[in-house]
Amino acid sequence: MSFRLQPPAPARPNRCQLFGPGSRPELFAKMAASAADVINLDLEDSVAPADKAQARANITRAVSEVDWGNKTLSVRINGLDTPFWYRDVVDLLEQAGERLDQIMIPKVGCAADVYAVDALVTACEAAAGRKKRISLEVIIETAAGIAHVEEIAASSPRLQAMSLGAADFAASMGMQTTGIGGTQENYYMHREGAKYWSDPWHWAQAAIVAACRTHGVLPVDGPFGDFSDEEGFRAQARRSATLGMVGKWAIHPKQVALANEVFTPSEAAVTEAREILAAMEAAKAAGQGAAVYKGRLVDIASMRQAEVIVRQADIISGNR
Ligand SMILES: CCC(=O)SCCNC(=O)CCNC(=O)[C@H](O)C(C)(C)COP(=O)(O)OP(=O)(O)OC[C@H]1O[C@@H](n2cnc3c(N)ncnc32)[C@H](O)[C@@H]1OP(=O)(O)O
Ligand SMILES: O=CC(=O)O
Ligand SMILES: [Mg+2]
Repeated sequence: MSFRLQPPAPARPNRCQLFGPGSRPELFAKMAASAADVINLDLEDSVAPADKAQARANITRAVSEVDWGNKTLSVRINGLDTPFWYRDVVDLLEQAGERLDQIMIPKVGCAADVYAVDALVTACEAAAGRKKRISLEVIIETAAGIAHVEEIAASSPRLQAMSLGAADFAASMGMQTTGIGGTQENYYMHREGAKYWSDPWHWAQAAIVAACRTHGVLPVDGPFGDFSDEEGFRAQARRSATLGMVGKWAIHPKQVALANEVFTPSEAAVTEAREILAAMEAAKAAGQGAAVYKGRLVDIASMRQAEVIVRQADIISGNR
């Protein structure tokens, strides 16, 4: 390990973030009753400009009127290039109740974007005498965002999570697709008459995971637009989980169970992780740093790998 230690990400479940437009208040109670760990009430791209003020009022009211249980309650504000974002922050912090946990900043392009929101949140919190410190989450969904991903991950002690927003990311990068996440028809290798599809989101996800893990932030996979394609969602989510992401957005209630399934370590994985830890404890007691488990090498690095799975399972079961 470097002299600079890797800080742990917040110990809270974040397997699924369920989104709903702030302009559809009839969905709020359904979102609250879902099995998502995080709720994102949206003021940004799912709300038409003419509906922004009403959506803000709907959300402000719903923060205290709806029973959100033990979910993380987040509101996505509008981007810093719009005339809406400061009013989103001010109204939320002055008028919404203490139940609000988090604000999501879309289209973050540099650390200063987070600084600006942090400064406004800090001033509003103090002026309104709010007791709970609001946390922040960001979406990496522009060329600038991915180019500055590490400084963004390091930008504020309030920052808890960072998502990849595949739709805006594709647009900003000039990618030739209207698909939101998942397999892209034209992104393949060709060999001897056969096509082998590759993953155009992989490099951005890996950059986000590395930046997040360096600075103790939760890395999250964003939307998968085709909510009728369950296997496509599962495959995308499994790749994200394998890369180190902790969860994925749901843009339709159908996707919540799928995300929870993929981002909850299976019983078999947890049992194996605990057995590796036990095998290594036995090896250490015998003065050895390496052992054989099910015919394969395990050593002290294997303990760290196993601890990732056990920690994730403990966070989800509420043991941490
Ligand atoms: C892509 C870039 C991004 O920024 S993604 C994040 C922003 N987008 C969003 O927030 C969109 C979220 N999703 C939605 O608005 C809706 O789910 C869309 C996709 C429009 C579909 O709505 P609708 O036609 O009503 O769906 P449906 O008839 O299949 O609904 C079945 C039952 O589920 C409900 N439902 C619908 N959406 C939600 C939701 N987000 N959260 C909770 N519940 C939801 C519907 O009301 C319907 O319920 P019921 O069975 O009638 O009781
Ligand atoms: O905001 C999300 C996206 O995919 O764009
Ligand atoms: Mg977006």
